Amino acid sequence: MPTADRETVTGLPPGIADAREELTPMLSQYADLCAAHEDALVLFQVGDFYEAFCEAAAAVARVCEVTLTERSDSTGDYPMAGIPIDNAAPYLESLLNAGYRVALGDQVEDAEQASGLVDRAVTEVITPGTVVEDELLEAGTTNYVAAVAGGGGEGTDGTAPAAVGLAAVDVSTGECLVTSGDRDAVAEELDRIAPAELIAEPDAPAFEPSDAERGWTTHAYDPGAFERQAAAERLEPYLPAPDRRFDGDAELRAAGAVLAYAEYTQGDDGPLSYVTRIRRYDPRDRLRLDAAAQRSLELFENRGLGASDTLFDALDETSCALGRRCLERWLRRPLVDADAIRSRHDAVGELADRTLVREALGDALSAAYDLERLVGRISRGRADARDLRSLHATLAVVPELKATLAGADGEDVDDGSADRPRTDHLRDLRDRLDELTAVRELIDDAIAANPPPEITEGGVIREGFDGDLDDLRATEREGREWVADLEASERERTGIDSLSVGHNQVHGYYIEVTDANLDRVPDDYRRRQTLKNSERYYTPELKEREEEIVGAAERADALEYELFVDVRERVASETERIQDLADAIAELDALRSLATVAVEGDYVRPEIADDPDAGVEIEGGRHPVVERAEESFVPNDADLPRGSIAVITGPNMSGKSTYMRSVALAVVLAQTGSFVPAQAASLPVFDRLFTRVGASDDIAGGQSTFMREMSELTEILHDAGTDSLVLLDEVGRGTATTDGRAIARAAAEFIHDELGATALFATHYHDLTDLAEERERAFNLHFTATREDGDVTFLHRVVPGASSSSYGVEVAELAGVPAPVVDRSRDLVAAETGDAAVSDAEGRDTETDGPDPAADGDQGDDADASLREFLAEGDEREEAESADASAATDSDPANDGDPQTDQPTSSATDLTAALRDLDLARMTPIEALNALHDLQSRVDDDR
Ligand SMILES: Nc1ncnc2c1ncn2[C@@H]1O[C@H](COP(=O)(O)OP(=O)(O)OP(=O)(O)O)[C@@H](O)[C@H]1O
Repeated sequence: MPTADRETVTGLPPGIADAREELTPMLSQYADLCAAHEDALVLFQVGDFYEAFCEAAAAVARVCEVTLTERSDSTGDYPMAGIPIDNAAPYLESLLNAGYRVALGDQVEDAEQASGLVDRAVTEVITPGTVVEDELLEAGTTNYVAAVAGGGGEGTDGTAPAAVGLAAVDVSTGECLVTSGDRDAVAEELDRIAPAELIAEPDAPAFEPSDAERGWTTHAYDPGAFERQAAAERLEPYLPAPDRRFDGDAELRAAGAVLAYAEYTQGDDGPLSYVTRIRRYDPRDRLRLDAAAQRSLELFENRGLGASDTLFDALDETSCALGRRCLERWLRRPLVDADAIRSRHDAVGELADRTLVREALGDALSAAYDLERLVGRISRGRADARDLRSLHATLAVVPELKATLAGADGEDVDDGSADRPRTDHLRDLRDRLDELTAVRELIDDAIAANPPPEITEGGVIREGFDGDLDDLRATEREGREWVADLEASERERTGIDSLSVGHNQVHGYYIEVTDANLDRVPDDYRRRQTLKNSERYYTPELKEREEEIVGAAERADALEYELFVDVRERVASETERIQDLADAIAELDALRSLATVAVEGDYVRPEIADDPDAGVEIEGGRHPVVERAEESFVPNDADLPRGSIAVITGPNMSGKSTYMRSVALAVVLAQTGSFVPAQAASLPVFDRLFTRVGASDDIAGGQSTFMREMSELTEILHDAGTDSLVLLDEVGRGTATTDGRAIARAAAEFIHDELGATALFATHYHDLTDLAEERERAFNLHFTATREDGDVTFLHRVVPGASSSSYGVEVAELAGVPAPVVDRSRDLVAAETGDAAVSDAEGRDTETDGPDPAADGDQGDDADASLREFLAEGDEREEAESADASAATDSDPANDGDPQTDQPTSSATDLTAALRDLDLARMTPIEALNALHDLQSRVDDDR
């Protein structure tokens, strides 16, 4: 929201308002523009600078770090600060970053032609969400302004709150999205769209960015634009009968308002002709990933590692900005339609197989410019000749793309089947690659190959395009040639060897003769200028030729401009076709990128299961980002029946979070259309993915971390269902152990019993592992580590069953906690372990994978308890320890007394009972081996 400080300098600066009656005409013009743009900072063109005055000048000077000067006229002195128009971008960026909207008050009439004061008007209001200048936009990204409308009525007389409408437009490309939902769904969509700017109806619910670092600027905007009638009228030129196109009033009002705002920022010149497709969608048509999931899965941002260590980065092998933007859109909105997912997989598979095709496409695509932004500029009438050439260069790639796709019909398929049919997906894409031959030829015929950046100074139209222009240029050229020859012919005529012919802006062409030769000057020379040692002359013929040259050049420049504008408009009339082509190129590049990653990263095509009850089955799965940093990444399997909950235990740093994320990322990747980093995978289609990552893994500032953790948990418990995948990483960690453990347990039970979601739950609360015995679809997984000579080695391998050690002190040591603290921790643990031993003597079973439920509450943290057990037993391997635990506790009825006194018996019945009671499904191989050993020794003892 604008700060109070900013509000004082938008609109009319007080210093100007106070002097309004006596201002000069120019400052009065400035005051009018300011008054008409109350919410913007007006920059006023004066020659080559944009200036601001009084308080606005002070703000510009401060934000842009430019000098505050003063303008003095007959009416007084006014502080003034200016930025150069030629290099305005970095200053504008600073103003946008400081939260301003900037109105550009440009001179709209040629200063030389103006009689009196030059006319000025606001040609553009630059705002964070509506900038179109390439210099202010990141390449290959989207930049949306969003509007929200509706959502009133919350909580009144039990009625459900009205739906909230959300519309977003990328003014640089013309993409427009509209949707609606309840407050939470819209908040989630906003996080997904991540607009740069949000405009809201005064009584719409407040939406704050959930992540301060990538938040948007919220601006107020004319409430009238949100009214139904006004919005419907605004939408009329964009799509006929808007009333019937949207789901409810809120969508229509949001769409109308966002377009009104977009038009306002583009100089209020009427509808934006390149907004040709307003796409209404239902958030339920895509895998819903809220901001927490996007953040904790590090899809687009990574706080821990380098900023580029994100899933997007791992997938981005695109060759052009169009592809990059498309890939980002896909990843923000993975699909939920199994056929659509398979269709993308088909295309990725085909491109992965056809190496030569894939590489040739990559080469060709790297010559493609950002058509979406180009067409935006062309339609807005802002494109220069270079932009048209860029469009031409991109169109020139299209026949090559088509030929590459068409020509290599299966011939380099690795499996050797030469007649392998092309996938429908790529065939459709190829058909959508519109060559736009007429547009390409028009640009090629009309626009010079290397045009200058200015479109008013000639040189942009190619010779041969227009006869009149060629005549004018010929006249100009002949005139110049005549002048070029003049020096030689006049030297010969006059015999003055030092005579020269020159040109300057003020006097035009002249013949210069030094004072020593003045006596030889012919009679037809007319004096033009006297210099220190020479005289300058012209002749009537030279003057005539000059007028001819200048006249022809001026008319040629003007004609070129007219021709250029005409060509640009003709190209603009094909906006929709160019946008369709842009979509096809973008998709092709995104698919090619996914195929490249699949091949280079050794990904596999996931099978998308049709069975509604199918679960997740991954063989040798890897984390796509972590594996890039870890030299020896350990692949792991995942077998999660639908509706099951896997409780994952194991030491700190053993790989629990990485494992859970690998599973979730495989789902995201598969539904995006990508292959997955695994040896084999079969996945269902999920419709929502929830994550709750432990408090200190995820500190975003502001809210209390525990509060944040709990509100995310609340959302999961409210909204997750049988088609959701839920990741819970150390839920409850942010509060006292007893409370945290209780919350974790209750949440896990609820997810299993009531929601039926498929869930992965990593925890250090070992009593949660009891869930596996109490609930049908719950099971335990754990990560192992070894400890030798005091060094802990993490195996990063997931195995069935529960773990009993956390290795907290070891991890602290590894992290560099000073030795005295580590030693003291060990002492404290050892002391407590002694207590635990006393408990053992009292007959409590401390060697189970989970603690005795009866001991709950008086035992403290179970994670600590298991650590104590571990340390008390010295440097034995953890597997041995847990195998002992199983052997000692495997609910053998004969075993339920004191382990010391309860010696093995040898009777065949006892041995059979002990054998039967071994829970093989939950034992690690080493546990099983140890149990076998134990049984054997009982037989031996009996001999
Ligand atoms: N499968 C794997 N192969 C190789 N290295 C791995 C693997 N999994 C994790 N790691 C490495 O171990 C580190 C710790 O992993 P992770 O954060 O998943 O552990 P954790 O068990 O969740 O720890 P904590 O309980 O402390 O949160 C990772 O940063 C990664 O470098």
